[in-house]
Amino acid sequence: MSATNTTPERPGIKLKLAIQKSGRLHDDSMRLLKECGIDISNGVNKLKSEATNFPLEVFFLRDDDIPQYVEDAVADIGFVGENVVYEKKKKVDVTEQLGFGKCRLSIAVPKGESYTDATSLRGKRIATSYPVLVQDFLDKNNVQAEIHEISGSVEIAPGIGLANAICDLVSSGSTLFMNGLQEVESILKSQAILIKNQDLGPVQQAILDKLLFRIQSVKKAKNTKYVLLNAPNDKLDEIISLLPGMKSPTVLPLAEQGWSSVHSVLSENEFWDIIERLKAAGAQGILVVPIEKMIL
Ligand SMILES: Nc1ncnc2c1ncn2[C@@H]1O[C@H](COP(=O)(O)OP(=O)(O)OP(=O)(O)O)[C@@H](O)[C@H]1O
Ligand SMILES: O=P(O)(O)OC[C@H]1O[C@H](OP(=O)(O)OP(=O)(O)O)[C@H](O)[C@@H]1O
Ligand SMILES: [Mg+2]
Repeated sequence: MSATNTTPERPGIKLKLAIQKSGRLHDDSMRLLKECGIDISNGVNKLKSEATNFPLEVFFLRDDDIPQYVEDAVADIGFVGENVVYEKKKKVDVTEQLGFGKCRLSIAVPKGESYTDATSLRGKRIATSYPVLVQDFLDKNNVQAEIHEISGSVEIAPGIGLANAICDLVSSGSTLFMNGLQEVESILKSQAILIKNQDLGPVQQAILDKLLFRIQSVKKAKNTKYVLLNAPNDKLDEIISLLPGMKSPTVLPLAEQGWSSVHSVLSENEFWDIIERLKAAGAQGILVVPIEKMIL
């Protein structure tokens, strides 16, 4: 066991994390832990594993069960989709959005069928694995419809005469397309989130705080790029004014007289806009490098 495997406060105590055993969230959950510098050996069919270098124990579960396990403190925290958390309505705290597993929960009807708004569903039969969220949506819109709960392959329901409409998760839309359906209304936007038990003990909370610090550093780094460019000295002021940077950009003289190298950090959403303006202002040899971690 490595020296950093437990907390200094209470050697032996570990934070218990529930993640999906297999499916859409499994690989991204494991990747996030790895990016946080946490080593987990996940042997085939192993349902429980301990980190070798962080006080963390990981349980591999069906995603639908994770909110209940966290409410019951069988697990202290879980990585799970918002869609599951809001459907199950368990008493857990939502702590952090994790930035993967992005999808939406949408109503779809057979292609060509008319749909104006929620009232078009009046008296219809809707197949879904999310009866609670669909009922909330119908109630909010004062619409009475029949909900037919099925646990999977929901998109097939209209094609085999089981329902007039469906409500299921969509990301690329290809499953809807292949089943002759059109998306008509999105009722929830979802991504993977970190949930935690509402009565977490102080030692577990301290470990969670360390984990959250790492997750936030990884997330910030994903949304930012490190930019290096060459600038003629007479254009430096204008170029620096375009760069936000963590504090202010780093400026180093180049071997070639009259030129400088400028280093800065740009966020993903303003990136292309700023690069175009940098080029227009005379920047050359622009290099863009991914950032692995960002500690502020
Ligand atoms: N097409 C998608 N794109 C992105 N994220 C998705 C997509 N479909 C589902 N998700 C997210 O991933 C979660 C797990 O989806 P998956 O299809 O693996 O669940 P499942 O079949 O219920 O798995 P389990 O066997 O664990 O019960 C969903 O609850 C949702 O948050
Ligand atoms: O819009 P798309 O990109 O086509 O994704 C949507 C599909 O993804 C999910 O199922 P998944 O493929 O995870 O399989 P599952 O039904 O076995 O859970 C979801 O239930 C949809 O069927
Ligand atoms: Mg499931």
